[in-house]
Amino acid sequence: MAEQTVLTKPAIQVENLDLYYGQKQALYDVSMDVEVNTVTALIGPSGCGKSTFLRTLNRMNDLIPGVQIKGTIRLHGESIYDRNIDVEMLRKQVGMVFQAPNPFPKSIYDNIAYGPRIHGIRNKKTLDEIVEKSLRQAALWDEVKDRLRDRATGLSGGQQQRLCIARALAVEPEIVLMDEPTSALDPISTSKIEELLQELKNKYTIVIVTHNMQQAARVSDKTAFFLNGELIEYNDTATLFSNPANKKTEDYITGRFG
Ligand SMILES: Nc1ncnc2c1ncn2[C@@H]1O[C@H](COP(=O)(O)OP(=O)(O)OP(=O)(O)O)[C@@H](O)[C@H]1O
Repeated sequence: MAEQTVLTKPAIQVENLDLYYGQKQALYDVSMDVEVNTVTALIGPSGCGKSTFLRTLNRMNDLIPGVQIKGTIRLHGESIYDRNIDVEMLRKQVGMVFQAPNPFPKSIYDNIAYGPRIHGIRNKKTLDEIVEKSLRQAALWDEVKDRLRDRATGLSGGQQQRLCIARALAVEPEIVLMDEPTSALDPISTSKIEELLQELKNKYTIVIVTHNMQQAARVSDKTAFFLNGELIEYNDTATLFSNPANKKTEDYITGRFG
């Protein structure tokens, strides 16, 4: 019998992406595939375009006046910049967690139920189930299950960030974008989120911007190194850190600049 090969298509395919803020070009001819059920880290010195690139993946840059994009980004083969794309649906499929935890000034429960309610879920039992499941997935349930009606802003910073992850998961995205999600957190909260990523990648595809190379090496399967708006190198994390193909990558990871 012929050996069966499982072909996993990339979750996201980026081809020849250029991005301009007005006259200023911030991304140059970036092409890369993001694979399903992996953690992909975006690294590089400040201002190299990591966050800009991340935001192109769910069209968050649309909110910034004067942004122009050339090239193609496909989600499961479909171009996300096509005219007929429903951007709200895109952002449901491709969720986002930001650098500083930003819970809404509402209860823990209402933070998680917010997205599902917007998408039309009204049934109390269904919402209860979504809230519990999302908080469990974000490894926060045990800490908050007895105070779901308390205000989310009363949680610690690390708990707030896990709440924001739970809020992103509540609308059942496929891909979760994280922009330096631990940079405002203490080491214990950081390691909780790093552990969480290893769980989450079984179900989701994760793209994370990080300033911290050790973090990229610990949490990611693939790493993309950006410099001055160009994607210099993209490879398996272990290979990129142990045997970089490009001299610029080597100089960066060995601390010669950045
Ligand atoms: N809203 C904006 N308007 C104009 N230029 C911008 C805007 N946002 C970012 N830029 C510019 O685009 C370039 C890339 O910025 P970006 O924030 O993507 O880099 P980064 O690698 O994420 O940096 P950091 O690690 O400091 O967050 C920088 O030169 C920045 O000044």
